[in-house]
Amino acid sequence: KEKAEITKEQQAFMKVIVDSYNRHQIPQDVTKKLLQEQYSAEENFILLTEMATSQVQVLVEFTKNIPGFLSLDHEDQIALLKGSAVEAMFLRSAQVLSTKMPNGHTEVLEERIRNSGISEEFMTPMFNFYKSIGKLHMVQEEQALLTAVTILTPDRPFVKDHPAVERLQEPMLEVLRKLCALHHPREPQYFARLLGRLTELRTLNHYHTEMLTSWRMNDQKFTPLLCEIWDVQ
Ligand SMILES: O=C(NC1CCCCC1)[C@H]([C@@H]1CCCCO1)n1c(-c2ccc(Cl)cc2)nc2cc(F)c(Cl)cc21
Repeated sequence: KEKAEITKEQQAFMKVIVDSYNRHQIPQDVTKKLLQEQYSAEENFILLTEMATSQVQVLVEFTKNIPGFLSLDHEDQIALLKGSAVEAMFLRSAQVLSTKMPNGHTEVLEERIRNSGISEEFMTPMFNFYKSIGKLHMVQEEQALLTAVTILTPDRPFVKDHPAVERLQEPMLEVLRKLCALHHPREPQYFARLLGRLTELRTLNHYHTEMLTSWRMNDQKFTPLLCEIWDVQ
């Protein structure tokens, strides 16, 4: 009989991560702004770079609160952040889009993003991912833990001490597995489907540089932080 119930220490561990995740919510003003009007490709690009820049800063704070992260080798800490920032951005974007909104708002939001300046060819993979995240109806704890699991992916480029990262990711996966069983009792495969989304997320990594450089506008400007995190300029 697998240990189904969440232990006291796992509950404390999860609370640290979920509280930190909730403290670091991106201001929902990106949805408010997008629902107001259809911006031009230039304005949308600026909105994206502003949101993405603040999200990276938020991601660093969130990551520092992951138990054990700060005791990793410092260069590995950077490699994990650099390797997961784009995925965390798409994951966060997907979670924002799958948030319950008043009737019709999600459709308007989707329309605004489809017309935001992104090249047509990237719409399908991006919205397929957004749809597949939406269908999971993740609870907040699952969202927070999935983000932490994404950051603690041992096989990012330039990570030297894989086992040390695995040792941090494993307890995270164990709690996530129990959470899935708890919140989705009638879907025994839910945990596996959730992890499958991380594979889909990696494919978006490949597209993101082209998505940015092919934005329907000339000479896109990036903040120094985004030049660091995104392979642009
Ligand atoms: O600002 C965005 N996302 C932030 C990033 C930090 C975390 C919070 C959400 C972008 C912008 C908004 C202006 C139009 C273009 O998309 N965005 C993307 C997206 C991200 C990467 C690329 Cl390359 C293209 C589009 N998908 C989104 C889905 C959504 F539901 C919402 Cl609200 C916004 C979304």
